[in-house]
Amino acid sequence: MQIHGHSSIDKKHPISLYSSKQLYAMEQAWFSEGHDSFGLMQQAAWQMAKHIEQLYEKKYLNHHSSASVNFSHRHNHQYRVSIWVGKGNNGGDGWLIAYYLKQAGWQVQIVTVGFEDSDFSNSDSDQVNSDKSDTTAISNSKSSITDAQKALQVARSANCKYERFEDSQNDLRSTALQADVYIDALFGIGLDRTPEGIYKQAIRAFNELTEQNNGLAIAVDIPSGVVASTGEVFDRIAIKADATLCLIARKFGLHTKDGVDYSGQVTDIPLIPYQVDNVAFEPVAKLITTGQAFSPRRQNSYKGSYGHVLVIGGNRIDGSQGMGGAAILSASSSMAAGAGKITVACHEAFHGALLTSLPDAMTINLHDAQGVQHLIKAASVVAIGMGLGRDDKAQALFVNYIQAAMTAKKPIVIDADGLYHLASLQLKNDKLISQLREYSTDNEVCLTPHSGEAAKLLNKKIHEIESDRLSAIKLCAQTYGGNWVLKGAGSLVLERGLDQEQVYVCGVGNAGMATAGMGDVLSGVIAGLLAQQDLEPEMRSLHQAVIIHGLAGDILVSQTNQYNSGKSDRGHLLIGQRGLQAQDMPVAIRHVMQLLVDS
Ligand SMILES: NC(=O)C1=CN([C@@H]2O[C@H](COP(=O)(O)OP(=O)(O)OC[C@H]3O[C@@H](n4cnc5c(N)ncnc54)[C@H](OP(=O)(O)O)[C@@H]3O)[C@@H](O)[C@H]2O)[C@@H](O)CC1
Ligand SMILES: Nc1ncnc2c1ncn2[C@@H]1O[C@H](COP(=O)(O)OP(=O)(O)O)[C@@H](O)[C@H]1O
Ligand SMILES: [K+]
Repeated sequence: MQIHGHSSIDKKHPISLYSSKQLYAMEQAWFSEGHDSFGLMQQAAWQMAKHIEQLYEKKYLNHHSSASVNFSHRHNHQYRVSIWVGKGNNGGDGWLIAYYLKQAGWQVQIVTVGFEDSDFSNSDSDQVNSDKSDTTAISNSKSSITDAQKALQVARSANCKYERFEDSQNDLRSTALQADVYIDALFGIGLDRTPEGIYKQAIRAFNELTEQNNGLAIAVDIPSGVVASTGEVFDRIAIKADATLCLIARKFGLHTKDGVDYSGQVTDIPLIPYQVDNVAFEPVAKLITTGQAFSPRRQNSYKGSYGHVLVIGGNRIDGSQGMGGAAILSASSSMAAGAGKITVACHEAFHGALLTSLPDAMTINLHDAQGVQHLIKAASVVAIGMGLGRDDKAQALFVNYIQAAMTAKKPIVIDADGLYHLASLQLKNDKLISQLREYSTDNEVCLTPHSGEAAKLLNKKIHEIESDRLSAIKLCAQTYGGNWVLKGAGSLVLERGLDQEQVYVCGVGNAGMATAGMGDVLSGVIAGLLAQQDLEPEMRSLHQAVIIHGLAGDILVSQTNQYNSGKSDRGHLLIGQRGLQAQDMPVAIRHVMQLLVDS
């Protein structure tokens, strides 16, 4: 089984993710122990130069099947690299990479962005002996110049060629800019606003050149334009990297929101042993790409051993077409995730459709308050909100059923219209909000908004949520209690433990999942896992459900998967990202459940 090229389910441990503030603090802690900052920059650049060579060779080998072709290539062709540097320390890394690659025999061209003539005249020979290619002399210089300026001197001392982007921008096709590899050292973790003017032009030109020349784009530390702490890209202005060489520790922004689209393959270059047990360096989140292995079922068990999910949704408000599908998708996904029994409380108009597609389900009329309350007592989990409707009648049902679920002490999953009602109850200062928050301290409550729903819940604009998803999910948890998923590319999951909370970033899933009903599927997986009390808490957790959902989506769209036993079978066409439907998911969810037992 292959998922996105990985053999079987990827068993990598969670990867700790950090904010730029933490990265700066780690560096400072290291320097305060007496370590030299320019020495660190040299180390970083030397290691990056090695990785750049490897990445180049890997790309070349991928294009040619025979190793001997590569051998002759290496001897007949001088590798060409174009290194784009900004004025900060990220640019400093770039100047030193130029130095090391030149030493290794590469043809090096540096493009400076935002530099004045005076930036070059300052690096004169009074301060260091720049006649020789001597990094030690420069690094030992007692002058007050910055590390980035020292790096510039090192590269100049080795006669690395450079030109100002400002001078070359009208001639982007000039041979000087034709390269095999393009290095982005414009901005690193210091970027904090929209790149404008010359910076914006340079980022655009870099992307155009790499595309025109089929070059390999490699970002130093983080693609310029991506905000390290949030993953935000302002106005879509960022370097589109094939690979990112991430220094010191993994940045949160590489794995959520826009960062996912811009970073390419990320390689860590740890450099310094930061203290993970120091509270200041507690990761802001953990990147997860795989789930916990499931234990096999006991042979001596029956359907009751695996719980009863009650899905409440699928309403038809007078005069509307209704949303029966939401409840159906949620229910079938619960069963695919292994729930023993399922009842759907939906509008009677949908009972026929439900039973046609899911004869395993039991049904009850959503508006039969007494009957539904009775079922709430009998259920193991209540999942509410998917297609429930937003009118006052639906809100009354929501309040009524949530109260009943809390009285019966059931785990509750709230999605879609349920979240809409919560938001409006919060605006009215309704007591249900504080009751639910209180309830969630001892009982499982999972809430699953996308950014639009989170904006309603927090009474903010969507762009405010999107610009800092981490703060948004934390504020949701503070306001309403419970465990949360903030859905989207690199979904965030916040789980509250006894005395701390843990945030995860989901590293699986794909844009094919941006279709109607995928959220309903997720609510079903969450409820289906919670129902199975034979499982350890970690196996029933919210992050486990989010991973299963993402892996199922990846299996369906992966071009390399062996979902159909690896055989080319015209009866089983592969599904791509465009056209993936929520109804395709249950079969893949079952498959992931099985893979997790096997792994
Ligand atoms: N410390 C060390 O020894 C090591 C550091 N390392 C490397 O340093 C990198 C961090 O370096 P950095 O702090 O100098 O920030 P960097 O990202 O280069 O930005 C420079 C300046 O740009 C500016 N600016 C921001 N946004 C802007 C915009 N939109 N448009 C225009 N200008 C904008 C802003 O300055 P401002 O204009 O606000 O004064 C900012 O300060 C890190 O990613 C890693 O690569 C490694 O070598 C390991 C050792
Ligand atoms: N680009 C993407 N990458 C990864 N996952 C995605 C992407 N787009 C959507 N998803 C996932 O698909 C689901 C969509 O949920 P939602 O927006 O609530 O859909 P709906 O309301 O139509 O059911 C979420 O779990 C989300 O994280
Ligand atoms: K960069």
